Amino acid sequence: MTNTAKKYALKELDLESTLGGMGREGEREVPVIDLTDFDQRREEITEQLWQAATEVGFFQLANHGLELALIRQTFGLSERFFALPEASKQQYPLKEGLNAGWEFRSQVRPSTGTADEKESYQITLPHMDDLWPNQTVVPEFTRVMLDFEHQAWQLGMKVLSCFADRLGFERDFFTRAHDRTREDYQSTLRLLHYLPLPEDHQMDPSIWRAGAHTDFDCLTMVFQQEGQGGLQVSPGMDAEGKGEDREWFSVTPKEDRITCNIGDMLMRWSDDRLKSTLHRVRMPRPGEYNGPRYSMAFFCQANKDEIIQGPEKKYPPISARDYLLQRIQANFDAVKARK
Ligand SMILES: O=C(O)CCC(=O)C(=O)O
Ligand SMILES: [Fe+2]
Repeated sequence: MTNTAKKYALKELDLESTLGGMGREGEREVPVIDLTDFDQRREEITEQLWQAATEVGFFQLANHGLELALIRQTFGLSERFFALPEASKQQYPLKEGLNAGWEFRSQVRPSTGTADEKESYQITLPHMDDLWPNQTVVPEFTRVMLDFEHQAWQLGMKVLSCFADRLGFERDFFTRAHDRTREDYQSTLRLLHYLPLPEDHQMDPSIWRAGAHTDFDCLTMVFQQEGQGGLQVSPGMDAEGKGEDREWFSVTPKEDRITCNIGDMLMRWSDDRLKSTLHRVRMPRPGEYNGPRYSMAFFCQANKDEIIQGPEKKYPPISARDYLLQRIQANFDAVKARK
């Protein structure tokens, strides 16, 4: 890794490791972008996406064209998967560094130093060979997940095509960079199950369902269920307000909306114009719904061999492979440094 690259990676993490505290809670709405008549309204939608992504880094898609029935069916299968006995889920262990397979309470964030209170199952197409539960274990699982992954990808590419237009790239630039048919494809569908809490649980300020973080990818699309809140956002990576001064606002889940955010990879690819934004999932407080929380996230992450460089060449070119390795390593070092 070059020194510049190292400094860049650590700059993000230095900040992140000061962000484990509660901060202050504020009221703010996430911009909602209506994709109705996308082809006819492309220019107007592009403008709205650009504004949301440059100012907040978070937005919700309405009338996005993904069938509610499919989203519900996918959630149902996710619940069935997580309801399997532990010994059964252990047959699909997470492949280190490949974002494929099942993990339980293993993701430690630099912001908290503690493991997220969750389990997840990740689908990254080229690495799934021995990781699918078969027809008798969870009927229809593979077929539906593949269909959902494909449709989520298509929608993600539609959104990214608007950013490509505004950045001065060819319209299909990001679609080519996230080619699903290639061996170096590394976009991921992640099924998430945040663990339910016991009735008498005590609030521990160091424990989070997902500790504060930014995503590593280009664009994340999160599907949530109504009544299962907890996602909070804090725009302005470089803003004053570190630690306890920082302001966080909650995103209210709506089943027909997809909550999207920009990740670090697209921030770099846009010479920092599109903002990768801090977010976290907080624990329910006493008196709030404390049952399980299910969500699904699709991470549009450019194929490993793609070269990331913005139109203004603010940063040196780097392959998506090296960029991610560097982020993962820096995360690892930051967690170790906390110990
Ligand atoms: O579950 C959610 O609402 C957000 C998940 C998330 O931020 C992530 O997995 O990166
Ligand atoms: Fe995230």
